[in-house]
Amino acid sequence: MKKKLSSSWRTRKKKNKEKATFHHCRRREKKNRARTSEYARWTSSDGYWRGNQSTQTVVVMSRPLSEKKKSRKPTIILKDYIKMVKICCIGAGYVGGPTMAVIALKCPAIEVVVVDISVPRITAWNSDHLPIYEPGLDEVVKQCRGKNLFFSLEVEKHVSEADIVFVSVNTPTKTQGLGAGKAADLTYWESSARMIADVSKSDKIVVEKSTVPVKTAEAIEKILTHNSKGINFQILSNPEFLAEGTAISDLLNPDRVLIGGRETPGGEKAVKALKDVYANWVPEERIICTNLWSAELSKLAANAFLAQRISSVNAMSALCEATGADVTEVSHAVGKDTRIGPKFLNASVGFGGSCFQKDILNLVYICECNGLPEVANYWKQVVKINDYQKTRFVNRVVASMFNTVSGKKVAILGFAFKKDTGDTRETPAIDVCRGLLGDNASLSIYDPQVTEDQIRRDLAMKKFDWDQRSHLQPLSPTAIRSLSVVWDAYDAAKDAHAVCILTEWDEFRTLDYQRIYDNMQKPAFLFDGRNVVDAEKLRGIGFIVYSIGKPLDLWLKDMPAIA
Ligand SMILES: NC(=O)c1ccc[n+]([C@@H]2O[C@H](COP(=O)([O-])OP(=O)(O)OC[C@H]3O[C@@H](n4cnc5c(N)ncnc54)[C@H](O)[C@@H]3O)[C@@H](O)[C@H]2O)c1
Repeated sequence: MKKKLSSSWRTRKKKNKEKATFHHCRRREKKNRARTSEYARWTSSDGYWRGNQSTQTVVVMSRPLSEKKKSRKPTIILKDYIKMVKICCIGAGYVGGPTMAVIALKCPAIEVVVVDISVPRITAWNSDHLPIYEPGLDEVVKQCRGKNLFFSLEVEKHVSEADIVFVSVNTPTKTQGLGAGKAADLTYWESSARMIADVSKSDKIVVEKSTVPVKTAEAIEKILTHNSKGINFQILSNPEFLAEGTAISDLLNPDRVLIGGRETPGGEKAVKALKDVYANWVPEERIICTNLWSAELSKLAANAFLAQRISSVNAMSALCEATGADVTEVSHAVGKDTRIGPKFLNASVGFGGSCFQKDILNLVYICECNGLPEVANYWKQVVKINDYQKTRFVNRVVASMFNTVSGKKVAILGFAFKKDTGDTRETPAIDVCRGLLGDNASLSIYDPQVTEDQIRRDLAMKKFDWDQRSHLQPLSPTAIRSLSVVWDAYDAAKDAHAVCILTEWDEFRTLDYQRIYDNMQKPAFLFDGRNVVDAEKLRGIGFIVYSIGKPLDLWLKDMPAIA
């Protein structure tokens, strides 16, 4: 009995001990977890929270540590526990500035520094007058600048400190040498890669943000690894699909984010790290991960498809004018087919912008280099139709006005390549204005976002020079005397023989066209290169109106323009 009691007592004692040990362990484990996460929050020499356990990729800038808390630091090696992220973007342009501003906005835990060699650009990014106009950009920059978003000229310093380096420098079309007029000029990209290799002291993920020819990552990898001092570089392709004019909403709510990487453990880890950044605001199903070459080629393909759609509808617009069909009705009918869809089917004077032509020419060159001349010719035609459309527009203007515009004032409304941007790179307005100046017209130009200096530079520049550094571009030329730039559409149209609408700015839809008509020479012509005006209403006022791809005015029918 004694023995029995004693054994049950011992069993209970053992069980209690086990229970106590269990609870003790649970308490200790809990305490450790608390200490660990606290440590995660307080760590680092400057006393800022730099960790986020869940993603292991985030840097948080929050409250400084109190001295008391600092002294309670547990002795855990945090290096393996939390991966700190600092992003640096080389190139503070139309892509680098807005994309990094949105990353900073959506990831307050990440420090983002945008660097550039251009003093005026960085100065402007740090001022109240940002270097680019983009709806919503001011607000985003104001919210983050000085907190976790910085603009700096100290390129090397910030690159060397970064974990992820985005490269968003310009990749213009080559102007001379092998592939001139077609191939992408990777001078700026190569020099960035060499600099990254030179200044790096720690492992980095290098992200291609610029649009580059397929297989560029391989070349960049060679530059980086040849120069490395045991440093591990992972190259990712993460092309940007934003459209100027809607960049902020595109970035906040992208159709997709594309990340290409090497199919190696290191490459997959790098892809995951970048995916984690975007996952802060982009739904996972919209983040597409591919191999490097697919990502690089997808960007060129996407731009080629978009431009091809514009050239298709523009080609159709010429046929509409010849047959009496209305391109808007045709586009509507065609776009109702769900396999085709309604977007990007507006006829116009032509596409512009820094990307479409450049990227298609680049694609053409790649096809030629890969022995695919038929494929190259197919895509080349997209650019040819675009050139044809601009020439056709100029010819229509000149032919309608008794086959000469010599000495006649022509008002140009809109110079930017599309509305809601001040960007004039490859804008169709350049070719149209040059064509009219070539026929000795006197131009009066108004655009709400483009400066006189920019317009004069653009009209004096050689083809493809616009994407080169400013010292290679002509200084603000005064040579074009028959040109004035004004700050008002009414001023531009005063005493003019004709008005040409070349950008679809919303304000051009609601101008007082009666007032414009009253102050113009007669007959008063209006050539709508963007189909923004109500042609019937204007005809009622007395204008002779030409709208792209629409049934022609009787006047215009009698004056056929041959492109
Ligand atoms: N603009 C667009 O809508 C758009 C959209 C998608 C992709 N892209 C692609 O993104 C890339 C950048 O385009 P962008 O429009 O922003 O060009 P951008 O000319 O506006 O900006 C490029 C910037 O890079 C800077 N730069 C050049 N070399 C440098 C160097 N070594 N160090 C630091 N800074 C340097 C230039 O000074 C310039 O400010 C291009 O490849 C373009 O094709 C552009």
